[in-house]
Amino acid sequence: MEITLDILQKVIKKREPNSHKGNFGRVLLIGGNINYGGAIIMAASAAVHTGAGLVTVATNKENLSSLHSVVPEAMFINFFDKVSLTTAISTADVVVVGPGLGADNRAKEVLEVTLSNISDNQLCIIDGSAITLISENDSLKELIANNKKIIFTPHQMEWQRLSGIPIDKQIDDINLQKQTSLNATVILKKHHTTIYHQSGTIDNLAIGGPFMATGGMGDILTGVLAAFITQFKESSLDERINAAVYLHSYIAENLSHKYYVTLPTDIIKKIQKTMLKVISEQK
Ligand SMILES: NC(=O)C1=CN([C@@H]2O[C@H](COP(=O)(O)OP(=O)(O)OC[C@H]3O[C@@H](n4cnc5c(N)ncnc54)[C@H](OP(=O)(O)O)[C@@H]3O)[C@@H](O)[C@H]2O)[C@@H](O)CC1
Ligand SMILES: Nc1ncnc2c1ncn2[C@@H]1O[C@H](COP(=O)(O)OP(=O)(O)O)[C@@H](O)[C@H]1O
Ligand SMILES: [Mg+2]
Repeated sequence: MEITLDILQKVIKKREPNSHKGNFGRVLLIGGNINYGGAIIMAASAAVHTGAGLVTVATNKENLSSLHSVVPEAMFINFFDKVSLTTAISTADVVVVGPGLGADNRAKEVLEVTLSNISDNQLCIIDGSAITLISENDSLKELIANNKKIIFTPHQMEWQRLSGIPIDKQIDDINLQKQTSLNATVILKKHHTTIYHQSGTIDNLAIGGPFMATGGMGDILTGVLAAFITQFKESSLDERINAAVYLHSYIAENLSHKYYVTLPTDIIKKIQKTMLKVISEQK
């Protein structure tokens, strides 16, 4: 089904007066090597601006000062420190892994530690380099084979790598077969993104456009997704995913009336206001 604006009204809820940060979720984001620090910083910033209660970033320590100058709300751990990483994983409500992680051997090790320590009931969003690494290593695929709460967020080339389906053959019937065998949700990002939910439902996004084609645009989606998933538990997981995917492109589309390109960081700046507007229109 096509996702429509009313999904935001349905999912985004006014906060209870006596709630605290613990009610809005612990999000752990793992990624950002020395070349791609921006990816994990933007993802973390998006999660914070979308309302995640506690955000921790596991990244290369080279990224620490930049992280704190952009988003001091986020906590830091060195992703090569296995003890800190496994402890952080055990206390997270949602784990995001992959934005800017890179695909070298050390990145693979970080991913191995991550996937080995995610419990089968823990929700994990797998993006970017982590998708590429999993595509290349069956041993990594096996680590998540029993987890029913995996969300992959590939662009079309990443989906080609993971599924073996060439981009020009990526139609619903074929994608669905592969997604079912992965036993995961697949958010196939493209012009008019398609979401193959783990529940079996397929949903489509009819908004967004080429003004979104800037590096980092998918990275921020992971943060928005994580924050929706940890916060709005009155809605089903499918609804929370749809709302996050919709909000990301909805803000971009609104910005596109004024700007030629819509930068990921510009979208982040609009998230809080847009969510408040949704709440203020509720009866
Ligand atoms: N600021 C930062 O730190 C940033 C860090 N980033 C991080 O970098 C890591 C690598 O991610 P990546 O997406 O940049 O590279 P990769 O996985 O090799 O895919 C690109 C290849 O696929 C092809 N392609 C075909 N269809 C496509 C489609 N629909 N959408 C996109 N590509 C498509 C494409 O074709 P071409 O452009 O050559 O025509 C090219 O051959 C990852 O961890 C990510 O998080 C980025 O987010 C950028 C900002
Ligand atoms: N032409 C387009 N139409 C609609 N959405 C687009 C278009 N180009 C890019 N996007 C959106 O931008 C994001 C790009 O994700 P991704 O390729 O993972 O970016 P990055 O890894 O650089 O952060 C996706 O959400 C995708 O749907
Ligand atoms: Mg990406």
